[in-house]
Amino acid sequence: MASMEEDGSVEEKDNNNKKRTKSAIAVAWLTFYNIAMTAGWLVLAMAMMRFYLQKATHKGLYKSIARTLKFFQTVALVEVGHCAIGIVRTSVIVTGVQVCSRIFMVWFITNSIKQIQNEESVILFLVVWTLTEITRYSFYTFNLLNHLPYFIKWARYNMFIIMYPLGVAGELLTIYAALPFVRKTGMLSMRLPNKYNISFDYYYFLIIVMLSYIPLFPQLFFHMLRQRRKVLLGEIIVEKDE
Ligand SMILES: CCCCCCCCCCCCC[C@@H](O)CC(=O)SCCNC(=O)CCNC(=O)[C@H](O)C(C)(C)COP(=O)(O)OP(=O)(O)OC[C@H]1O[C@@H](n2cnc3c(N)ncnc32)[C@H](O)[C@@H]1OP(=O)(O)O
Repeated sequence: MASMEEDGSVEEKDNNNKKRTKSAIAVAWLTFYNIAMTAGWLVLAMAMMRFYLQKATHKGLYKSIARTLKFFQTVALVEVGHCAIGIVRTSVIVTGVQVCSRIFMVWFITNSIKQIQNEESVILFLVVWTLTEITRYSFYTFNLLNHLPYFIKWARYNMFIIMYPLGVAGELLTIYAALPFVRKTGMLSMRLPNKYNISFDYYYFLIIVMLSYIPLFPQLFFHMLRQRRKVLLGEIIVEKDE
């Protein structure tokens, strides 16, 4: 009996140690990840400011930062993994929609359709994303280090009230500007007849993407409002199981 208890406590200790080791590794990884992402978006912010100060125009700005933007925005896919393995307490679906819509904007709209890269709406969502991500990743970093300045916490849970609608406006206006080029070129579309017997029209797909903002964006926005109430106002929010 005593030995079983002993065995049990050894096993329990071992499990606790494993949990501690796992969470220490998770914390170390997240700290590294968030510092790297803050740095990445700061580099983007500086590159955009330098471009604008030197050239006094937004024309050519997207092209000058495209590689860095594609890299850091694509790396954010890792965040869906963080949620899936449970090292951050966020919904896979909410994070997935947020990250995938951004990746779609970068790769399948702005990067693929050169004619729209100089639209003001591109600059709008770029500036909004950059300010948001610098705040968000520095919030996570300082939070993990247990040294979170109040103004960063305040900015994280207030800025989105303005930034989300502005970002969405930039994204939707950019997709809208892309429509005539997509229709004219038939890019990324498959017309019948073809050997796969499949038809796909990217033009109509983009219209569906634009319409999908109507049900999806409010979910993200209200999720952030709930987070805001929880963190800034200390409300206890009972989370529904996914
Ligand atoms: C294929 C075609 C696809 C087409 C799809 C079309 C869909 C269209 C709808 C989508 C519209 C999106 C528009 C958007 O792109 C526009 C903009 O972004 S504009 C700029 C404004 N944006 C924002 O403010 C972004 C806000 N979003 C986010 O913050 C996140 O992405 C979100 C997942 C929405 C919310 O984050 P989260 O739930 O994580 O909230 P918290 O920050 O409060 O964190 C919760 C807990 O998790 C911990 N956490 C999360 N991540 C980390 C991390 N990296 N490191 C450490 N810890 C992390 C966090 O600390 C919290 O922990 P705890 O509760 O324990 O304190």
